[in-house]
Amino acid sequence: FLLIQKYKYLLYDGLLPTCPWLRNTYHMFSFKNYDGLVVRSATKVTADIINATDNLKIIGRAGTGVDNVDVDAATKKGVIVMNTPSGNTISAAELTCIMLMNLSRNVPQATMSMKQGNWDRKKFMGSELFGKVLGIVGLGRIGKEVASRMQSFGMKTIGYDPITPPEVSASWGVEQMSLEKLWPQCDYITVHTPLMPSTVGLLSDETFALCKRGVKVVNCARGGIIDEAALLRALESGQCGGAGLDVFVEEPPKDRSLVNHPNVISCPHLGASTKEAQARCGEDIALQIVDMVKGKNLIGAVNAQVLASTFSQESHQLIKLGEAVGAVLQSCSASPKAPWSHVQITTQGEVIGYVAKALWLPLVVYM
Ligand SMILES: NC(=O)C1=CN([C@@H]2O[C@H](COP(=O)(O)OP(=O)(O)OC[C@H]3O[C@@H](n4cnc5c(N)ncnc54)[C@H](O)[C@@H]3O)[C@@H](O)[C@H]2O)C=CC1
Ligand SMILES: O=C(O)C(=O)COP(=O)(O)O
Repeated sequence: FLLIQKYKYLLYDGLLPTCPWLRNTYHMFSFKNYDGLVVRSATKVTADIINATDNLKIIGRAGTGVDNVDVDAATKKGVIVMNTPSGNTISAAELTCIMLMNLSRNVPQATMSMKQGNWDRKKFMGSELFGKVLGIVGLGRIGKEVASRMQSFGMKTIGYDPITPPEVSASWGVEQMSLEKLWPQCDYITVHTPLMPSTVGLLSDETFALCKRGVKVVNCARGGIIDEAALLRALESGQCGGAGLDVFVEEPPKDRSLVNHPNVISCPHLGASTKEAQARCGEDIALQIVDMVKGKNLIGAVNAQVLASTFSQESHQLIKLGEAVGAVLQSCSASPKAPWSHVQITTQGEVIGYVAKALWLPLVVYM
């Protein structure tokens, strides 16, 4: 796991996020011999990188979103992709709440104005959060934490999630409903889903049109869940009254139209950038990897349960058995008497089903 150390060095010297060429070249030349790789969100672990490795067994994401990792390519190569699902939940939830508060009271804009020597009280008239409706799209770990914090400000929290059962979210004060019902009710909307095909453009021209005029939106999840071009159009028409953005489709964004819009407040993907979250995620990923290597727990694996079971102690024995049978069959098939007409294997013991599975593959391969 030397790479973890090297990687840390490169991350912290500030070179990686700003120099994609160096980042990719570095990967291609140095990956071959490593067993594990640990990344944050800025590093794209592409199929090319994964396929250029010889020994890679695990890609650890010290954080939540794994959209920067080609999980399918990893699965095909038998590489486990693992995240630290809860290490930065509180930090991301807190930043979301800070965005909501700042959208309601224009603190960043007022601060800029003060620094320019102004004293403009009229321009920055705000509105209370108390009594307003907050729509939370994605009621997982972060969505839940955002809900409880904003309830303490007196907001009514409604939401939508295709997996979290309505009775579960109701137990933490979030009434679930379809998105069609949700959009027109919200004064504020915040998204907390992973980035995947079904969540790209959840807020689009069509859905902004269904919202209350002046709705304010927050995206501390992933760039693209709120369609950026549609958001700009909605801000310009007044359909959207303000946006708090921590994430962008392209990071850093080359097109600054959204960032420069007067009703947009933004951060350079700071949701997980707290001392506490970084310590937790760093520690979590290290412990999770050590546990996996020792054949103990497998926590945070996001790809194929099948892959996960490959690393259990029980599977190790069966894989060894499969290899041994394969070796015997290979030597038989190399003998002058081959090909043989049939093979009879006798097994004994309680785990016949598993053993049969371990024997099946070498038989298919060698017969
Ligand atoms: N800005 C930042 O630094 C950070 C951003 N994130 C982002 O936040 C996302 C959410 O994180 P967690 O809450 O920890 O994940 P989670 O997995 O606990 O929750 C995600 C929820 O989204 C729901 N979901 C999936 N598809 C949906 C859809 N079409 N509509 C509505 N809900 C849908 C899932 O059912 C799940 O309940 C991460 O995937 C990551 O991209 C996470 C941490 C820090
Ligand atoms: O955990 C996540 O999903 C994040 O977006 C945080 O990303 P980071 O680790 O700060 O690059």
